[in-house]
Amino acid sequence: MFPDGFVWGVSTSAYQIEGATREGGRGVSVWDTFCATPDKIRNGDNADIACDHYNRFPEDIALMSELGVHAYRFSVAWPRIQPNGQGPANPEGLDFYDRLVDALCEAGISPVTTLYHWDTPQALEDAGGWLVKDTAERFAEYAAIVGERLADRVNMWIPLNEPMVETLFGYALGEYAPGKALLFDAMPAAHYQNLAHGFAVSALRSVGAKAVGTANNHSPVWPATRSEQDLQAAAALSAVINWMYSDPMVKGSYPDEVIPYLPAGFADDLAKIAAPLDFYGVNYYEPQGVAAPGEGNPMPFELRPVDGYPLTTNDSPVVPDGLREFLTTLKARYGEQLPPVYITESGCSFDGIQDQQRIDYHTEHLAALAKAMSEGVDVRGYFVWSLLDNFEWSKGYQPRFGLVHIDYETLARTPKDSFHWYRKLIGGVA
Ligand SMILES: O=C(O)[C@H](O)[C@@H](O)[C@H](O)[C@H](O)CO
Repeated sequence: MFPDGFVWGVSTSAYQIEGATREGGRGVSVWDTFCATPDKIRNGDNADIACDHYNRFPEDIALMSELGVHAYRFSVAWPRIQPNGQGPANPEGLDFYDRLVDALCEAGISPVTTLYHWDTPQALEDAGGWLVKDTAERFAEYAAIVGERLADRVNMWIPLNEPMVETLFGYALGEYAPGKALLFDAMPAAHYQNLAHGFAVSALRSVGAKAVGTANNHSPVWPATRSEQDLQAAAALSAVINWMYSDPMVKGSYPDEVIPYLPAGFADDLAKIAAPLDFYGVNYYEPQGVAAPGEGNPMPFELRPVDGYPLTTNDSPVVPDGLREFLTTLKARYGEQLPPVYITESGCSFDGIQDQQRIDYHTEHLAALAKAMSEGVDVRGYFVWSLLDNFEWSKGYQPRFGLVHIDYETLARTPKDSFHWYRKLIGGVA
């Protein structure tokens, strides 16, 4: 089903697995602050310990060796490198990722590095965070520091993970750190993250990065009916959750629907954002339902559930064909401008070590992926979210996305049935 050279990987992120939040000179991030704020995280959980990957990464690399993955996507914690988001690097922070990357290379696992997965240094957030251009400039410096140190061994770089989620949940709705509920006044955060992406692509190239791409989360948008109003709502929502990030990164322009909300002078930044990419990373989980806004709703759309599909324990509908639908839509929108694609994340939350539902999820999504490839979409790899159960942001530790079970009391790691299924698949015996 998949060509030779197809990359099989797993993904994680720093704040969700590392723990050791007060070790190694790490500074405070917006998520440390958010977790310490009452009623923000289910069960009052926090990631001070998480999977303690910071101290146990050799064990996790041994699990990845057993799994036989070709690549491991992890993120670097900005507050470990620059505790206040600017100035000289924290040597202990750089040393940690140096040791992690060396151990991956020794194990024959290709390092895929995300520079930012939502853990903004609190000091930068206090200065405006992604609502101000200065943060994009600080990000360029941070990218150069990390790139300088690791570019000789890291094969694929991803400046930002899912700027859409950071904008929507962090700045528009306030459900994620930094917890701002600005609705459409959050749009500058989208633009300045896009600009930070462009700056980082150039900074990484200047230190010899081998390949640079994205990890944008995308959802096909399904209107409740074919009425003109619902179709308009669908176009507006898709502009906000999909095209507002891919359009400027791939073709250097913004969809018309969002232009009224962008900061003055945004057009001057478009060429920097559209720095050429080596790959386009897609994080896919589920489609998004939508309808025209009801009476008194100022938004140009109203979110609707996608009914009629099995649900995960995270209340996500399982819709494998949504992946094929979105990839063929992406190809149709950008044609030859679309770089080779990687699925940089896809996964599901189910309980237990006997996790047949997770095996079914990935089996069906891979079938949909193969179909999209047979329809002409150039896909080069698939990264399972996630290697380990981990801290699922405002939902704490309840949702379990891992191929490996974590006992949060003892931190014991236990491969699930899906781990052994994936190992066989990669080994060509599934
Ligand atoms: O896609 C995301 O939201 C993030 O990249 C991950 O950090 C999540 O944990 C995962 O997707 C499960 O929801």
